[in-house]
Amino acid sequence: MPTKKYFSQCPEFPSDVNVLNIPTISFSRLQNDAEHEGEKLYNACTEHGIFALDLRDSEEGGKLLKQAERFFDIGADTFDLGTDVLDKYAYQPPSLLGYKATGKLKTDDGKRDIMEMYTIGQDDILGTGARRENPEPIEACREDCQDFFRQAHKALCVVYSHLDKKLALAPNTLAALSPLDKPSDTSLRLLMSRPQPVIESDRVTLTGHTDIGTITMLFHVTGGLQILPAGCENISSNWRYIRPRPDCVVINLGDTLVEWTGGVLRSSLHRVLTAPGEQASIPRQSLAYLVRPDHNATMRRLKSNGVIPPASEGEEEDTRSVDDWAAGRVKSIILGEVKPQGRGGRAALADIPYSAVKKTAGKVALTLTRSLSPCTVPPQADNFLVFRADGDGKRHKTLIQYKLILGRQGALMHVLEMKPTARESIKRMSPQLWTIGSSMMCSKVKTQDAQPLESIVSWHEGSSTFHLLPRDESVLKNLGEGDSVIDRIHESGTGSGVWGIGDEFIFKAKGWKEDRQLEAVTMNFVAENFPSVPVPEVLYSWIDQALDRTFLITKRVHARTLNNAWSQLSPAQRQGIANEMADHCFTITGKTSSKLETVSGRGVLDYFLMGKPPFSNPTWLPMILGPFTCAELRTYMSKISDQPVPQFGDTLLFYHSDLGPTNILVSDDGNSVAAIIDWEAAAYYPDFWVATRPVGNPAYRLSEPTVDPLELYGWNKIFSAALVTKGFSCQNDVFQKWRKAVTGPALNTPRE
Ligand SMILES: O=C(O)CCC(=O)C(=O)O
Ligand SMILES: [Fe+2]
Repeated sequence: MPTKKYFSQCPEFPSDVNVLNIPTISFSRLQNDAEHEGEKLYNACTEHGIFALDLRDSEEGGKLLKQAERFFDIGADTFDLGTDVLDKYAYQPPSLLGYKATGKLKTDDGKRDIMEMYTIGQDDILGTGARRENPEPIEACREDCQDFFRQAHKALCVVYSHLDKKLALAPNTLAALSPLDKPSDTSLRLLMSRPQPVIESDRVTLTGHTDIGTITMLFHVTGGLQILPAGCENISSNWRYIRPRPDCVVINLGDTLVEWTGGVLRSSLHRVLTAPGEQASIPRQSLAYLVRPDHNATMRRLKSNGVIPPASEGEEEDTRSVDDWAAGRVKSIILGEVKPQGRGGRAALADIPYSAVKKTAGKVALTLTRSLSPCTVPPQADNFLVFRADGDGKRHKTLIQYKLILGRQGALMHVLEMKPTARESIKRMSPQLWTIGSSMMCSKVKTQDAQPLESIVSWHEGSSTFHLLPRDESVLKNLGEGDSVIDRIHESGTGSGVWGIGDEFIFKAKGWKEDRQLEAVTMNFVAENFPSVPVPEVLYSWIDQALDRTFLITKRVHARTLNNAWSQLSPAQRQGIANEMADHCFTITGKTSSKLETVSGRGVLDYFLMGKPPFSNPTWLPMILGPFTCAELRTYMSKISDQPVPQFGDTLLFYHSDLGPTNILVSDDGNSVAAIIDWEAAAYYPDFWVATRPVGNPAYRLSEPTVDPLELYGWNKIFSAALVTKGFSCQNDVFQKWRKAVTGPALNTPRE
């Protein structure tokens, strides 16, 4: 973006449009090799793929700005020649060199572009390729053109050297891939979009795209450039303007750099809209220096010392020449085969900083900035748990569930976490006040005091009364951040959290989606139909639409989990619990259905009966299966595995299906089941599943440190045996063979 002089000729960029503040990197500091600036540059390249390079305080930077200004004038003179003259220099696709009139390119909204372009080839100007004939205003300034290419290249070499360092590449790697003295498709593009007779502020003048080459320098004065921030869905409301700033140039990384770095660096999806506000009434000019690599370069990943992940096993290296690759990309863009999207980088879909990522024999090792130890995960298995320090880094160790999204070439693209995490859903704001998700709060008052009118539910505890109330910002105003740790009694990864507010009620937060069963409805169904089955009483439950999660308040059962009690129970007591649990299972299978479904007719949550879920279903929002008739379930199960499906009858049985030792509470004397909790997966399941599911399933494993390591599967064994004694068939061998051969990702449909 040129100097202030050019900005003074243009109406102000409006203050009421959505802008994205991209990082600003100081060119002079980069020139002085400032370590911190290099770090900022690298972060901008991995997280955004776009940044502003501030050219002030640098002699070289100042020169470049002046030359760019010169090209705004050359551009104005060139486009003033008019279409008739310029069409003589028309571009010959797929090359973009020469003149492109408006309307030649489709825009995202199905209309046509309104951007004139004149693209000058570096080979033409520097003599590394055939000379071309250009319109007079350009021909008259060949020397200026040469100066510009040289100066721009020189400036980018400063950027390249910092990137070489950060990517652990040999010195001069990136500069040598785009040298000035070798032929390439590098070009300087003059762009012009004239004010429209009828101004449509949301008209796309240049369609959304990522640049194909390595790096682009973009000078603009008038607004209109927009980017889709990393991780955002490509819908109109998500796009953000980049505000042009004097003395700065926008640097945009292209897809070649993404490929070369195996997705470590990012390219940003950008487009141009009618200039905002009053700026729409003047012609919009911009200048893009688009760097492409030397024709001899290939798309092979660059060899770095640990930063760029090598292609994973079985993954084919792209060894095409840069030209073949670019031609292929242009073709697929024309054919509409690629969805325009930003690519690579550690796009912050949720802001999970990680400081290092390394791929070793089939695993991804990454160090999350706030994690307590590095973790290693298989690149395909997307969900994993990691210990992380909470808040101040000391107080609390928490287990967070992450999901890795790997790119086409196996590079790490995103690390996701539910946002805000379920474990932050409830916060103590003061000893008398809690916020519950985005819409509710809970207050504790003295019973004799006046009761709030808007109380949704309330309960007494000693001389106090607790009220669940709609959230009221005026009460929360000066209370600060709140504390989600203090009352939390359990969390299962990122996916859910459980808090005790007061002594008698438990609050549970859990991820939710439209098609999900509400656990409260299932629990009420059990309480109504099977009074002998101990299920905690539901006080209240709601869906927090803004956060996509559910809240459930239940009466607290004061008892230990079977997991905690296990080592103090005698073998006879353990057997007694297994028998009683088998009895309860037998009781609830009294309710049946002809379908695999929940009690409300929705799909069921059982990871072990379905194909590997797609990336879009992390564990905190798992994929649901069905509803399926028995025949559909059989078809589905035989589609996702080539091994025989276990036998099952046409009547499906109501079953809890998650009866691990942390979901069973035992009485203080150890002789009976005090409560069965966590009913979210309870639904109608095939009969073989009742006794088969507990065998060897890790969710049924004991985890108390005091449990003898040889006995970790003790509960699995006695519980499945007790179910077999009750008459349920166990088909573990058939099931395990079927399960091992399951493929994915699976569609939730029996047909394909
Ligand atoms: O004119 C602009 O601001 C953007 C131009 C651009 O993205 C391009 O030429 O690739
Ligand atoms: Fe572009």
